[in-house]
Amino acid sequence: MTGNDSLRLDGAGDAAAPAEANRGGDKGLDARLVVDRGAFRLEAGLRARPGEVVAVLGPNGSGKSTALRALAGLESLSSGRILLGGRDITVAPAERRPVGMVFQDYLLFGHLSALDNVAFGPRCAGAGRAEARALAAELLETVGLADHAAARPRALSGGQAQRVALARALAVRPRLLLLDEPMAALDVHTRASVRSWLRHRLAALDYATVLVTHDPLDAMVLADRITVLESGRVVQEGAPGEVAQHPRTGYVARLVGLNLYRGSAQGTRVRVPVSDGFGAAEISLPQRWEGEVFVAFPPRAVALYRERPDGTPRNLWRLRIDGVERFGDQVRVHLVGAFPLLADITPEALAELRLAGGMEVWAGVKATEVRCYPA
Ligand SMILES: Nc1ncnc2c1ncn2[C@@H]1O[C@H](COP(=O)(O)OP(=O)(O)OP(=O)(O)O)[C@@H](O)[C@H]1O
Repeated sequence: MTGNDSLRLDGAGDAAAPAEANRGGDKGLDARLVVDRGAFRLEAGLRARPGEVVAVLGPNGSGKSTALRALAGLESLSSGRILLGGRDITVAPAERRPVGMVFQDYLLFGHLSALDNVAFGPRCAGAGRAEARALAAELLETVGLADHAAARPRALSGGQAQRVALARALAVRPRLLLLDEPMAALDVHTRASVRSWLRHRLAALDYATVLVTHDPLDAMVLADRITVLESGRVVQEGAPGEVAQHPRTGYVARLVGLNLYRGSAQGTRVRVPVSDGFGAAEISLPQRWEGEVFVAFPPRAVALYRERPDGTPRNLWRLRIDGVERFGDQVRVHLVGAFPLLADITPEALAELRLAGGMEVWAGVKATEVRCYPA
């Protein structure tokens, strides 16, 4: 995530959340994917209704591309099955699947015009030349590139080429659209405009869409639901707002910019096992809880002090500065010790406190800033 991207944590997509039982349904995607790649195993369920955009997020090597390739038929399943539109396509070859793909390495044909790139799929599927080109022209118009039909890919900007790639994916009349980092190659400005364009397009489509991304902002803006993969398994699933509010792993918490800990609550105190495995640190809560819980608070709620402050906030820990980075108009301080902690402070505060890597500081958080939910 770049420092300038801020996340919307307002429950975007909640309103559209479908009934759990209906997800996938007869027309959408309902897949259970088990893929073995050497020592790595992907074992994940993925479902998407027509018109729904599901974003798959996860750290490097978590199996996102493997999942997409399996859905596309470019990777075979060790077990599981893929139902699409009520049809079992588990063993169907890639070219027989009603699946459109926009992959990073799935480039446009350089020797064909934008129009012929888009017409290529329908031609392969048996459409006549005139019919395929008419459909391609219509789709180029849909993606706002009617004027560029004759252009070769090298004459297009990155954003335009992405839109041609999308038109080409749509030309096969897919029931499932697979987008692998569709905006990764774009600069920040093009990215913002393609993201907004894509959001409107995807909302109007009747295909199930699975989008793989590293960028939480893309996921938050584009997706109705988010599936998070870690080490080949689904660790969290839900509407973007729900995932952002209630992260269930450290990766998800960092993704949405939260400090997150798991511990055991007793009254207004949570005991969190410390990093060295011995003992526990304590976090104070604004209300009483019992049992296993997640505790979360945003980095901006953390105040840093060189000396132990008077009028102590109820949560105060002695931690060491591990690193400092620019984060939007704030500075993000990474702290380590009993547990890892992120603090966002102003550049002025950084200068005033004369903070530097390796230094020990006091980190305080008001109990009222701490959110708690069952584990
Ligand atoms: N051809 C291969 N043979 C064996 N293992 C592979 C092969 N390709 C990928 N892997 C392994 O499969 C795992 C999942 O890779 P995959 O590319 O699906 O992850 P990803 O989440 O898409 O990662 P990234 O974000 O880096 O693109 C990784 O651990 C990787 O090392």
